[in-house]
Amino acid sequence: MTKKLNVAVVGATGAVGSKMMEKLIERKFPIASIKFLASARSAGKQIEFNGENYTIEEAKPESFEGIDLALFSAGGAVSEVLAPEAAKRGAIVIDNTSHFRMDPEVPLVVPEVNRHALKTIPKGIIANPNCSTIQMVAALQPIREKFGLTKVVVSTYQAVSGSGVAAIEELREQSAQWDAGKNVEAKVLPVKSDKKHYPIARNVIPQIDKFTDNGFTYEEMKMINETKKIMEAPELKVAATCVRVPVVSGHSESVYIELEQEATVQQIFDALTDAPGIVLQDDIREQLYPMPIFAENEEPTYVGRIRQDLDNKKGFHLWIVSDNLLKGAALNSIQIAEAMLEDHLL
Ligand SMILES: NC(=O)C1=CN([C@@H]2O[C@H](COP(=O)(O)OP(=O)(O)OC[C@H]3O[C@@H](n4cnc5c(N)ncnc54)[C@H](OP(=O)(O)O)[C@@H]3O)[C@@H](O)[C@H]2O)C=CC1
Ligand SMILES: N[C@@H](CC(=O)OP(=O)(O)O)C(=O)O
Repeated sequence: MTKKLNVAVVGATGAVGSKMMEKLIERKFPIASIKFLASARSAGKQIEFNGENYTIEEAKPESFEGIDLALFSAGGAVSEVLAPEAAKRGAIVIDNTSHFRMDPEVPLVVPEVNRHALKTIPKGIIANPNCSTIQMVAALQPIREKFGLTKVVVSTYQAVSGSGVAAIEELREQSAQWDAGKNVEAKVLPVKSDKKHYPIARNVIPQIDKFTDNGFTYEEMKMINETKKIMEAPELKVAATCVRVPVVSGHSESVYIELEQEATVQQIFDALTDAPGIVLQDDIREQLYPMPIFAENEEPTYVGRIRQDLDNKKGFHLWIVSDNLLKGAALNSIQIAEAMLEDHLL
């Protein structure tokens, strides 16, 4: 019989937290008890889970007494303080924020790619990778296993839900303001704490997260560094340009890769057919290719528009789409916990 766990969801009122709850129910995760934690602002409010009402509690160190599994998605500052407190009390933490991802003592896991990394968890904390990175490495791994991989150049088209409930609301409000001929107000994107904001309705914004000193944004650097860590390939060449688009959910990516060996388009198709978590949607005669409108609320990562580069036989172009709040966040976290249960690590 599968062991049942005492679970805490931290950030339960957020965009990722609410998907976490949906997936725990849908996937029949073995739960002995569950509690929902958020900020003091939400403490005392009711939240429904699987037909029952629960009272949201403020997340504090003592909230984690007796917890086996703590699923964190309440921002890096909360994880920095409370994830070690949860781990100290014996919980396994799966953290959705970027705070611990590059810590060499914290595994950064996409189960289809590096499940083996779950065998060593020195700090009791596992990091869930960046949303755009998860879907990209999940799609590239089956190709890499057959033909090797030397270079990745990605441009993203990221949905507003990646920036939380406030950004989803902002897109809705701005769209209504446009339709009503009113002034469009921008308060959240590209980065809430920055002094300058731009509308996302009827726009695309080539900035996700703040800029680093090298001219790339933190989101772009996360894609570069996390891809190398998950694939255990420090020598892999990776470049990224991350762009916000007016889509509610579903990140899309145009990806150019270079392989170690020559391959044909048919061989790339074959590598992706039946790959775990991947659905090939590629038939240009039928205008079949992945789009976020069809990926929203779906678990797979969709791949299409596969083409051989016109100048390089080892070069291929792909279009990759997945629901950023599912495979990019909540689903991958729960798949990590499921893998640990299967391997008797939890
Ligand atoms: N792996 C990935 O790719 C992704 C990771 N994330 C990570 O998850 C985090 C949450 O994202 P998202 O759900 O989109 O954000 P939202 O803004 O939608 O939700 C934030 C959540 O954090 C809670 N929270 C905020 N401050 C505190 C606090 N001091 N103590 C406890 N809880 C707090 C909020 O509670 P309240 O309602 O009470 O304010 C809310 O539940 C992000 O910061 C990001 O780090 C997000 C998307 C994808
Ligand atoms: N930055 C991503 C979502 C996110 O929170 O990513 P991260 O967990 O890497 O900060 C987006 O806006 O689409």
